[in-house]
Amino acid sequence: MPGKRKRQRQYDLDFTLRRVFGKPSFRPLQREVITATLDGEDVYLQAATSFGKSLCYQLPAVVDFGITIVISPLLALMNNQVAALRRANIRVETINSTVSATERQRIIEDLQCGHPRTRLLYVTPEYCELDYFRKVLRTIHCQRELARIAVDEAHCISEWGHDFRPSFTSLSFFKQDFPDVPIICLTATATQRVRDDIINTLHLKRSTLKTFRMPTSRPNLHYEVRFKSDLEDHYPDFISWLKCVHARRSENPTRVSQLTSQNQRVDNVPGIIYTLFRRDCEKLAERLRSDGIGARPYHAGLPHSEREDALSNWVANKEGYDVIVATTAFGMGIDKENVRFVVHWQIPKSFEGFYQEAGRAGRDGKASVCILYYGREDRDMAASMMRRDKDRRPSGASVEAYGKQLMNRAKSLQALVEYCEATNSCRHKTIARYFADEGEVPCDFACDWCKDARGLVRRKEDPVRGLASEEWCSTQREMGRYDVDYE
Ligand SMILES: Nc1ncnc2c1ncn2[C@@H]1O[C@H](COP(=O)(O)OP(=O)(O)OP(=O)(O)O)[C@@H](O)[C@H]1O
Repeated sequence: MPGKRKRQRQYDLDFTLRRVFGKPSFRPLQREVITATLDGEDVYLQAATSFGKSLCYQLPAVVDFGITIVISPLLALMNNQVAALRRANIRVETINSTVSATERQRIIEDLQCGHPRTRLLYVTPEYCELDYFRKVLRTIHCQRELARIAVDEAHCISEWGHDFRPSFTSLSFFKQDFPDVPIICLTATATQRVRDDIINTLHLKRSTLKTFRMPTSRPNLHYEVRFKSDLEDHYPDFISWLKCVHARRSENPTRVSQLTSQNQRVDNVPGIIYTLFRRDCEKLAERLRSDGIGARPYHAGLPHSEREDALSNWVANKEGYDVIVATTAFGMGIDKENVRFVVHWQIPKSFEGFYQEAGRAGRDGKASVCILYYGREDRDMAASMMRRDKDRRPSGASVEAYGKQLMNRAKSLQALVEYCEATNSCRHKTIARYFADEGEVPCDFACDWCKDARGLVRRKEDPVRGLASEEWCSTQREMGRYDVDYE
């Protein structure tokens, strides 16, 4: 077995950062994480959405010799990252269902040739379960070309996580078969329990593991909960908000000339609206289009080509593609820097899901808005969907594991309900508490509570536009009104 890789030479990290990745300087902690990885250490990195976690394995892959295998849970996320790396002229490959057999063959031949040109290979956890691929990995390892393993969105490993994927647990194979190959695992959303699971499942030694934890805080995001009741259609509220945003922009001559000089459209206010149901997703996109907003639906039931078209044109800021109305099929890892708003049309299924999805906003560091429309009827519907999920255990998940996962989801939804109902605390602080962050949590009037706590209470209790009473909801529950189907 090849011995543990130790750093052979000094790398000019700053030069590569500027020259290859086009970034002027490292963000706090990135250099430390990268150095630990290059030193051959196992690394656990937990940091806020948009922190720049990907760079922590991409840069080592470029400066170091050998191949970095990146395990990623989502095709869209993989393709997005691969495209960005190719634009930077980095030799990156992916093997997934969208890659042809001939293409796969070419990639595999390169990987096994003894002096591969590929720097990074993106694969799914399911692909890592195949005997065939494991054999290829053994060959690469024998040739001393297996540089490191990066496990992205590592919370998917844990049954206590909000996005558990059974095939992630089989990644334990890496440390067993290649104990000398360093692993770096990355996530934005892990509670203590999930962290423990990640470390145990991947067989990482606590005594030598380098752990980096940054707060989940995103000070440039303005969090806001807007209340709704069953009888009210909240579309008018949203469209008038969006039209105001458009008007503020176009009536501000400085902003207009700034945008024009940057070759940007003044009426391009990119955003994402998350809905729980596919049917809402298409109807809402259509409604927005009829109001002159370039909106497109995105959900797993649409043809692949239509989803690709929506995603690529939205990323490219093309006219007619300003807003994506999506189900959670569109989430983790989407990296478009100028998303100015993320709206949750109903309460999402988990606290972590909410944080992840809201985290798509403001990745350029500029102020952006995250609005969650909350109604008690939606809360009861989400709970009903969760109860229905009891009978939808995925193949590969044991009864015990699935039970744990459902229990965790119930707790997570409960925490999100408390977040929505609360009128006595800063939203940023509530999020930080959920993830057990330490230290100060900045909020410069960037949430509805800090901005106007009294107004928040007034809106919640408003007899017409506020929340429905618990008595009403309880009667509705008894009548079975919230027994919903997914579609
Ligand atoms: N040092 C840096 N300077 C400037 N921009 C950076 C730097 N590092 C990363 N970025 C940019 O920050 C953005 C977010 O990075 P990345 O997609 O890796 O985030 P992430 O931490 O994986 O977030 P998420 O968990 O939300 O997916 C990217 O557009 C990336 O190019």
